[in-house]
Amino acid sequence: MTSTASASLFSAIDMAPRDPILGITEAFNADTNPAKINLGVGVYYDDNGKVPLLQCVQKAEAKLMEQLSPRTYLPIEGLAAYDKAVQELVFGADSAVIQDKRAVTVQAIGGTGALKIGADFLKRFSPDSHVFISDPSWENHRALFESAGFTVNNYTYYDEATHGVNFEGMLASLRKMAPGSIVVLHACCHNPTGADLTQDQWGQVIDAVQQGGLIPFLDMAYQGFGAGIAEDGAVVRRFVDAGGPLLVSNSFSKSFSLYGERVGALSVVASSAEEAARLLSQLKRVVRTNYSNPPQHGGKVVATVLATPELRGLWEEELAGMRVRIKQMREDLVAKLAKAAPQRDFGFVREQVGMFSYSGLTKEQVGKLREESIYAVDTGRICVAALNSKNIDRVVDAIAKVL
Ligand SMILES: Cc1ncc(COP(=O)(O)O)c(C=O)c1O
Repeated sequence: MTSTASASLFSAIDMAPRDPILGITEAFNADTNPAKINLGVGVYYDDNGKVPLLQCVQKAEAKLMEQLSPRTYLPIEGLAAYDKAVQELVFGADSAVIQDKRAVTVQAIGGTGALKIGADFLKRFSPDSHVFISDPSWENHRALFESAGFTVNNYTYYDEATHGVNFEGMLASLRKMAPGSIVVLHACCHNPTGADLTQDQWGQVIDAVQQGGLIPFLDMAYQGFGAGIAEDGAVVRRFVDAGGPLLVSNSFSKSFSLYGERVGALSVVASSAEEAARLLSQLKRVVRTNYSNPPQHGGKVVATVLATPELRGLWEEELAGMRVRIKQMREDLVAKLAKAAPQRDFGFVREQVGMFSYSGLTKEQVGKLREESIYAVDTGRICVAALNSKNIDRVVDAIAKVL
């Protein structure tokens, strides 16, 4: 190609639309106000406004340093210890799908990478399926599945009037889907609404998925931030018990506070060990043609913590600490808003689960918050896990002011 031809190729390329979440961080970083607060991005900060480095992670890293250099090159088979530890966490160590070798797990580059590997895999073997995501959903769900070549639709989920799930609407949506449709479900801590299904509602969703011949894809990015590690993972086990194909993406970004290491996994449940072996070979192919292997350090840290009883116990404590502190921030936010903005009932924020609150603030109000150097998502999503004892009053005052 001549240089003129390549120049015209590139000169025809438009600016990509701004990522709604990452764009907030860019604007936040550019803000020179020292009192700026970022409630836009989904990151847990401690009471000093810092992303915590968990003790279990520090101890696992120290242990790894005693062994091999983390940069030691291992062959492309990846980290078998990681895949096994994650599988036991996701399905439960005593799960029949592990004993029968019907579940396969591949390390992925964060939860996002797990979704992408799953999407590319499904596109190869179920190319005509439509994908359904909740209305609303994590912004990247649509983009990820569309970039894998799927048509992406919404299913009814959130009811603004009750700040809860429009469950009848959701069931009606599920029942209308064509067999073979792929339905992406948030296993816990729904992002962005913080509205989860009850155990009874999950049972009805599982029935609808089974009866409709749908392909469930559980996205579990916040295991441990809802009711607890086992409690949040219970839904995966219920889907397994119901039988049928199942994909599960999970992420350790939040639960290990390892945002930068990009540690996640994709697990797929097959109907037999022989089928599982075929699926694994295809999953590895998708990984191989994208980036060959995932990076190893984060995976080793997570595998070390999960497989070392002392560190595992420490992780569970530290994760519980984060979960409890977020609950406390919800309580404080509701109590403070009740005083500062009594005209509006924010009691629902207490009932929401996970890191986010769908606050009900309008785009205009979010825009006004930004004039106070407080950054939230245009849809009104705020990250409760970014509040702390030092910034909460400023946030409450600013919300009261914009209402
Ligand atoms: C619902 C949901 N899925 C997946 C992810 C991706 O996780 P990761 O940051 O590990 O790629 C996120 C992260 O924000 C999320 O909220």
